[in-house]
Parts: sequence; structure tokens; C-alpha cells
Amino acid sequence: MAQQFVLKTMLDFAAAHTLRGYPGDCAKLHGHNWKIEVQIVGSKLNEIGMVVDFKEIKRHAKEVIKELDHTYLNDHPHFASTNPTAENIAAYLYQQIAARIGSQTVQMHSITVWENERNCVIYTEN
Ligand SMILES: Nc1nc2c(c(=O)[nH]1)N=C([C@H](O)[C@H](O)COP(=O)(O)OP(=O)(O)OP(=O)(O)O)CN2
Ligand SMILES: [Zn+2]
Repeated sequence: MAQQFVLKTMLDFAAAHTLRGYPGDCAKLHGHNWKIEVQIVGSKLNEIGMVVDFKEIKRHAKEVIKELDHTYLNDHPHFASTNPTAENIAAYLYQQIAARIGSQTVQMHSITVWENERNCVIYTEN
């Protein structure tokens, strides 16, 4: 069986949202301290024994998250027409970060978005 390394790094941001069409309180303005897990997969190690430096993954992820931090997510161009649910936020982060880190040796594995300490969504693509 071929070796594979899954690297995970964690970031967070604060942002408010309203869920359009939600039959309850989440349709009202409220905020979360979102916790994000970025998972990357690779099979080769470089000369110092890393798939990729965690700092490098974080640098790309922070670029994307910076746009969302301390904002009202519904005002973001992507979420103007797409409901800012944890599912849609996870898919957006995956696609944005994948476009920055994608290479032949390192690929996105998944994004986990924690809305609070009880609820999370894991997004991946095959
Ligand atoms: N599948 C999803 N379900 C819900 C989402 C979501 O993005 N995807 N989002 C929400 C709201 O954003 C809401 O803010 C969730 O917070 P909260 O009500 O605190 O969630 P809990 O389930 O932990 O609430 P308790 O009733 O206190 O257990 C809702 N659902
Ligand atoms: Zn919410």
C-alpha cells in the first residue's frame, strides 16, 4: 500500500450571518467564532522530511479567511446568492484554498468548519 500523509492545521475567524429561509432563530442576525480545519494530503516528503510546511498551508488559508474575518458573511459576493451555511462556507474555503495550494505532490483533502463546539461540517471532493 502506498504511503500517504494527511496534514491538518487549524485557524479561526469571527463573522456574523443570517440564514435565508431558515425556519427559526438562525434567520436572524447572529455571529460565530468559526473554527476551520484545513487538511492536505501528500505522499512525498521533501529533503527535510515534510510534505509541506504548515506555515505555507496557513499562509494560503489566511489569505482566504482574511476576507471573511469580522464581516457580515451575507455581504460577501459569494454569499450574496449562496446561503452562508457551514456547508457552503466549507465548500467555498475548499475551492479557494485548493486553487492556491494545488500541485502534483500536495492536494486538498478536506475542510472542516466548526460553527460551535458541537456542530461541524466536513467538506471534501473526490
Ligand atoms: N446543517 C446545518 N445546520 C445548521 C446550520 C448550518 O450551517 N448547517 N446553521 C445553523 C445556525 O447557524 C445556528 O447559529 C446554529 O447555532 P446553534 O443554534 O447554537 O446550534 P446548536 O444546534 O448547537 O443549538 P442548540 O439548540 O443550543 O443545541 C443551524 N443549523
Ligand atoms: Zn449561525
